[in-house]
Amino acid sequence: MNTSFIVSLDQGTTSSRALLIDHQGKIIGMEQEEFEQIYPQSGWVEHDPAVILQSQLRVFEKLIKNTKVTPDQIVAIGITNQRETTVVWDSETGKPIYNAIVWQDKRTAPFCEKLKKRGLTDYVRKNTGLVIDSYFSGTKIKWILDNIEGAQEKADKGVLRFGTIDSWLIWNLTKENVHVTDYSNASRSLLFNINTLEWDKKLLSELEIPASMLPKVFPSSSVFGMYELNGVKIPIASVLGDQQAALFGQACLKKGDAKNTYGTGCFLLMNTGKKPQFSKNGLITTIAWGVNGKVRYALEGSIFIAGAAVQWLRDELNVIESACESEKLALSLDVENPVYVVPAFAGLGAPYWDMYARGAIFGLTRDTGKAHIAKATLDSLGYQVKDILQAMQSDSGIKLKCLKVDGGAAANNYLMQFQADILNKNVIRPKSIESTALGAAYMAGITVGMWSEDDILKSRTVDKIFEPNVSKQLRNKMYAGWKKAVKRTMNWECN
Ligand SMILES: Nc1ncnc2c1ncn2[C@@H]1O[C@H](COP(=O)(O)OP(=O)(O)O)[C@@H](O)[C@H]1O
Ligand SMILES: O=P(O)(O)OC[C@H](O)CO
Repeated sequence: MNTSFIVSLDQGTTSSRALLIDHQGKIIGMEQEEFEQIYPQSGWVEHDPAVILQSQLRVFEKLIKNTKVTPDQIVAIGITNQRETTVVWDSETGKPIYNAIVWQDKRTAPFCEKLKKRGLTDYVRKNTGLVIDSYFSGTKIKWILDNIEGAQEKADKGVLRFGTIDSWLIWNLTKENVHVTDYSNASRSLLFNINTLEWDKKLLSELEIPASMLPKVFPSSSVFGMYELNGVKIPIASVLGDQQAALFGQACLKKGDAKNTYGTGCFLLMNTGKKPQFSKNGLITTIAWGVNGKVRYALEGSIFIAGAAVQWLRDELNVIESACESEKLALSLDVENPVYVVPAFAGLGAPYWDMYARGAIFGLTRDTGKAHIAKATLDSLGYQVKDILQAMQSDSGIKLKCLKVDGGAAANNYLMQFQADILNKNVIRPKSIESTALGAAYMAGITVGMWSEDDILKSRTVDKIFEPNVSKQLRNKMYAGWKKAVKRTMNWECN
C-alpha cells in the first residue's frame, strides 16, 4: 500500500473500535471489542478503566495486523469517546482509584438535589449550558472524592487527575503522560464555562474539586500528544466527544444542520453556529467543536436508553439472540401494537430530566408475546426521538425537513421506517453508519492538512431514505399513547 491513512479510535459505552480510513474517507478496516458493563447496585453503572484501555489497544493492534498498514503510513490518530464517564487516577502510580463511573449512573442524584436547593440551576444553565443531573461528570468526581478512602487528601496534595475517557486514553498513549481534553468533552463536565472556554471557578468551589485535577483544554482539532508505534511518532490530532464527532462526520457544518445517533443512548444534535443557544424545552447547550480558530455550539437532546433497551431484550429478557433479530421479531407482528415500553432504566434525560423515573411496560393483555415487547421496545427509540425533535424545532425555530441518522441501531430497517412514520419526515441513512469514527478522522485530517471542511461535505453518501407511510390519525393516536405511558413512569423512585 502506498498511501496515507488515519486511525480513528472510537471508545463507546459498550465497545471499543479502531478504524483505518484512507484519503478518500473510505473505511479500509475496522476492529471492535465489546467489554463488560458493571452494575454494582441498582442505578449504578461502572466500567473498569484498565479494561477500556486494554480493549482499545487490542483493537488498534489487530487493525494494524489485519490491514498490514505500516506505522509510517498512519499520518494521524483521531480519538472519539463516550462522554461524561469519569475516571480519577493517581498521577504517581497511573492507577485509577475507583472504577469509571459511567454517564448512565444515577448514584449522585441526591447530591444533584442539594445543588438545586442551593439555587445553582440558573447559574449552571447559563455558564455550562447544562441542567443539574447525575449524567454529567462533576458530581461523579465529587462522589469519588467523598467516598474513596484517602481520595480527598490526595486531591488536596495535587496528586489526583480527573479525565473523561479521551483524557484517560491519551494519558496512557503518550510517553510523557499528557493530561488533556478538548472543548466538546470539557463542555459535558458541569465544570466548564462554555462562554469563556475556561474551567468555572465558582462551580469548582461549589463542588470542592481542586483545579489541579483537571486536564488542560484544547480545540478539538489540535495535536494533543504523540503516540509511538514501532519507533514512529504519530500525532493524536483530534479529540471529540462521540456525539459531536457524529455531527461532524455527518457534515452538519452549518447552523441548523442536525443528526441523530442510535447507539447505547440516542443523541440528537443541531449545529447552532457561533453562539450558544439556550433551550426553553429541556434541551442542553454544548460545544460542538473547536477547529481552525472557530468554536461551534450545538443544541442537544440526550436520550439515555436506546440501543441499550435492545441489549436488555437480548441479555436480560432473552427474547432475541442478537440485536438484529429484533427487526425480524417486530416485523412478525403485522397488527397495531397496544404495548408500550418506556425504557427509563437510567431515569429520563431530555426533555423530561427525571432522575427518578424508572422503566415500565404498559398495555399487557393475555395474548401479549415477545414480538409485542420487542416491537414496543424498538418503537420507544422512535418516540423518544420525536420528543426531542419537537423540542429542538421549537427552540431553534427551524423546521427540519428530514433527519440524518447513524449509529449501531440505525441498521434496523423496521426502526428507521417507524421513525419516519412517527416523525412524518424522511429519515436519511448514510452508506456508512460509522459517522462517529469518521468525524474524529476528518477532524484529525484537518489538523494535519489532509482534508478541508469542503472535502467532508463532498464525502457524504446516502444508503437509504425512509419515507413516512402512516395516516396522521394513526400517528397521533400512537404518540398520545406514548405520552400517557411516559407520564406514569415519572418520579417512580421518589427521593
Ligand atoms: N440491528 C439492530 N437493531 C437494533 N439495535 C441494534 C442493532 N444493531 C445494534 N443495535 C444496538 O446498537 C447499540 C450499539 O451501537 P453503537 O453505535 O456501537 O453504540 P455505542 O457506541 O453506544 O457502544 C447496541 O446497544 C445494540 O443493542
Ligand atoms: O457510547 P455512546 O455512543 O452510546 O455515546 C454515549 C454518549 O456520549 C453519552 O453522552
